[in-house]
Amino acid sequence: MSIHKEVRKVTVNSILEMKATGEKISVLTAYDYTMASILDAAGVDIILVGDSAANVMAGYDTTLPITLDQMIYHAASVSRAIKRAMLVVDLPFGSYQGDPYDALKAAVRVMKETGAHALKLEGGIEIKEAIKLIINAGIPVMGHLGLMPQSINTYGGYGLRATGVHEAHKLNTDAQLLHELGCFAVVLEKIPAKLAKEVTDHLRIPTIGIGAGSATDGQVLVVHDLLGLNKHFKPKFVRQYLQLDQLITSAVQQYIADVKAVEFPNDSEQY
Ligand SMILES: Nc1nc(=O)c2c([nH]1)NC[C@@H]1CN(c3ccc(C(=O)N[C@@H](CCC(=O)O)C(=O)O)cc3)CN21
Ligand SMILES: CC(C)C(=O)C(=O)O
Ligand SMILES: [Mg+2]
Repeated sequence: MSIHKEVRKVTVNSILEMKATGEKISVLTAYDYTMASILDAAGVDIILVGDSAANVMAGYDTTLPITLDQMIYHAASVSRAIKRAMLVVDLPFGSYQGDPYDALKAAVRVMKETGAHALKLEGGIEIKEAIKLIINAGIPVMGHLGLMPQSINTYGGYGLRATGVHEAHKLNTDAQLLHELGCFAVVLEKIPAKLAKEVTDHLRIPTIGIGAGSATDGQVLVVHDLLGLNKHFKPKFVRQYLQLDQLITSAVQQYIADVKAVEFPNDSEQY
């Protein structure tokens, strides 16, 4: 039962149910109202307001600079578009790695000011207390392990993660911990497919992969990568379903030509 609004279709329970029934979970990013409307109507299960907005929306090299206020602006915009999908929002770098009570404050702000349904935090044991407090406050949490872009300076690059036995063991342990803490899902980014399958098989909560092979319970991509709008890099885990940059370029060039030739606007396009 819900007041005012139609009941949302995709919930934490339905995401957990999807793992049980073997239906794969589709996740895409969105940062604005217009794109989110299209993705929601197309039927994507989860819309993630990723801190990749720092790259895709703002042109930064890393995800580190985006602020909590900026994430809230993007998330509130996306939230206004959503009718069916579950809305997950990344907590940005610096908002949850220190005092767990500061993390809780940041989490509560996002929930109050955006209409998010859940939050995503990067890390395992290091952020255990923050995750505990946030989950205890009634906020569903999605974990994120493997390549964690907010820790890029620890590694110095976006290479494959968890290739050694020690790193693989830590990832397994962290995934189990996230499950025990009550996370409802966990993103596995850029790790060997074999390890991702192992983690997925041993976990009751769903895994969402990006560059983690086909055995995970779902897949996530940055929507601009899928549409062919990101010209900066194309890791092999990205499938470009469209060359939208080319369509935009030809439309814009046609517009420019029409303006120059005084063919826009025509008689029916003026008052
Ligand atoms: N547009 C976009 N797509 C993403 O998937 C994404 C973002 N932005 N921003 C945040 C993080 C960063 N991510 C990344 C970034 C680069 C690679 C990557 O594989 N880059 C190189 C290889 C780098 C290396 O081996 O050191 C490539 O092959 O292009 C992977 C994930 C994933 N996330
Ligand atoms: C790539 C996904 C998992 C993400 O965290 C983001 O878009 O910020
Ligand atoms: Mg992110």
